[in-house]
Amino acid sequence: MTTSLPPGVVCEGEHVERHAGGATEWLAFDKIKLYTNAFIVEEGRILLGYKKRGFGKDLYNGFGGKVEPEETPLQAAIREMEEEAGITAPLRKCGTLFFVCDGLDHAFHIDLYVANDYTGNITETDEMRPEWFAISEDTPSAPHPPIPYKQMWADDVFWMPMLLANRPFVGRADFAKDGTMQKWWFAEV
Ligand SMILES: COc1nc(N)nc2c1ncn2[C@H]1C[C@H](O)[C@@H](COP(=O)(O)OP(=O)(O)OP(=O)(O)O)O1
Repeated sequence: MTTSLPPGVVCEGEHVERHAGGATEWLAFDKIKLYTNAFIVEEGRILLGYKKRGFGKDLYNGFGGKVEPEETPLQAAIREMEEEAGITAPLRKCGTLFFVCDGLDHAFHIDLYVANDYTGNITETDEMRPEWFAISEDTPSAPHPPIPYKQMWADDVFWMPMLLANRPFVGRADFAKDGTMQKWWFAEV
């Protein structure tokens, strides 16, 4: 089903809504900051990082952060992967997400990236502890545990299957001050 895009969501192609729910109104936002989030997917497994400090502490996520003024989002994604996991990866864009968190002074526009290989040694940093997870319980990639959705942002379970299926996606989620997701919308492009 093609529906109108939520405020803040940018999508140039046709889109097909996959998941939507929650409160009736989207939260208002003034300022938008650009971020990246990147994943390595290979041989039935995905590399996530356990965030040790800052925003999203104690959750697993991809590797990423703010896009600096002199950078393109792709340059920022490659830099953050090197800084947070110690590896260099041929990242390609796979999705775009928009988040509004009640009480924060900015909304997040996040470009998502994925790569199927990398060079370097995966290294724990002050910010992130990288860990491999099995993509599906049917995938013979023991000894990795399954993707820990209960220890991830609540939006991830909606778009991660599209990332893993190589299907481009867009979406938006709004979060209350206590961190609960209160409204969401995700589509395949
Ligand atoms: C609110 O919902 C979110 N869901 C998901 N899955 N990911 C999110 C959400 N909000 C933010 N993110 C991502 C975007 C970035 O990849 C990180 C946050 O980046 P961080 O605050 O660590 O940015 P840095 O530039 O590294 O910051 P410092 O240099 O200040 O450490 O989370």
